[in-house]
Amino acid sequence: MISVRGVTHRYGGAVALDDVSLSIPDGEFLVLAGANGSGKTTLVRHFNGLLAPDEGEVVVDGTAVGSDLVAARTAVGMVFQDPRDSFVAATVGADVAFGPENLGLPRAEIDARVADALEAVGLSGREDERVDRLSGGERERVAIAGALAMHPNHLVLDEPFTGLDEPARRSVLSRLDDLRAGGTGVVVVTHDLRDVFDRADRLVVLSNGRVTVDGPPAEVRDALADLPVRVPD
Ligand SMILES: Nc1ncnc2c1ncn2[C@@H]1O[C@H](COP(=O)(O)OP(=O)(O)OP(=O)(O)O)[C@@H](O)[C@H]1O
Repeated sequence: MISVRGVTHRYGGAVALDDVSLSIPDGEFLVLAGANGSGKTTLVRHFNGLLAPDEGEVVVDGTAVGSDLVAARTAVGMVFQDPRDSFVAATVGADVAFGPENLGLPRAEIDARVADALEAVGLSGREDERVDRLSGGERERVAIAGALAMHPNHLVLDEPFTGLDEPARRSVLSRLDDLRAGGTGVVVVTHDLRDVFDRADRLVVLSNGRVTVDGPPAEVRDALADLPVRVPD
């Protein structure tokens, strides 16, 4: 469970999150939407301590994020929109293996996780390719594979589908379905609800740093009419 309790975040004097409270149970598929600048990225960055709140707290699986950053970063896998800066190794396989290696797992387990994660994003057998030779969409898939290989309890993807072609998107979505069925909480930040509207358990919309919509997608559909999000027909 990710528990956001009365979180306010300011950049200088500007309030980006205004007293946000939200609980995300294990195994829930939550879509976080909202206009540019509404606070989505700021909010998810609190889930694993990349940002600290000015007020309030975030508790992950019973532990306050601020009190144990390692626990939060192990529990919450995070993939950002432009993963260019997040690669730590030259090759695809080494990059995806980096996180599991830091967990101190046996080599066979690491190799199995890397192979499984690459398969999930449609990059099987491409371990030895250089990350800097990949296309933007392929890099995004490597970043997603890196998060999957950590087997986090919660997986957060910030605009994960922008650079992906249709087969890759299908493949990632199907893996997200499997993860959710296995009890992993999935949070997808996106403007484009077409792929996720029917599979989400819950849709949360932020406006000016506050939660303005929160409920099952079918029930809150009408509230989306005036928002800059793409809803399926
Ligand atoms: N590092 C920063 N320094 C100052 N202001 C920031 C910083 N990051 C974000 N902001 C501001 O905080 C507000 C919320 O930004 P945030 O990136 O969380 O929104 P978002 O909903 O994720 O937007 P987008 O859909 O464009 O990614 C915006 O007004 C933004 O300009």
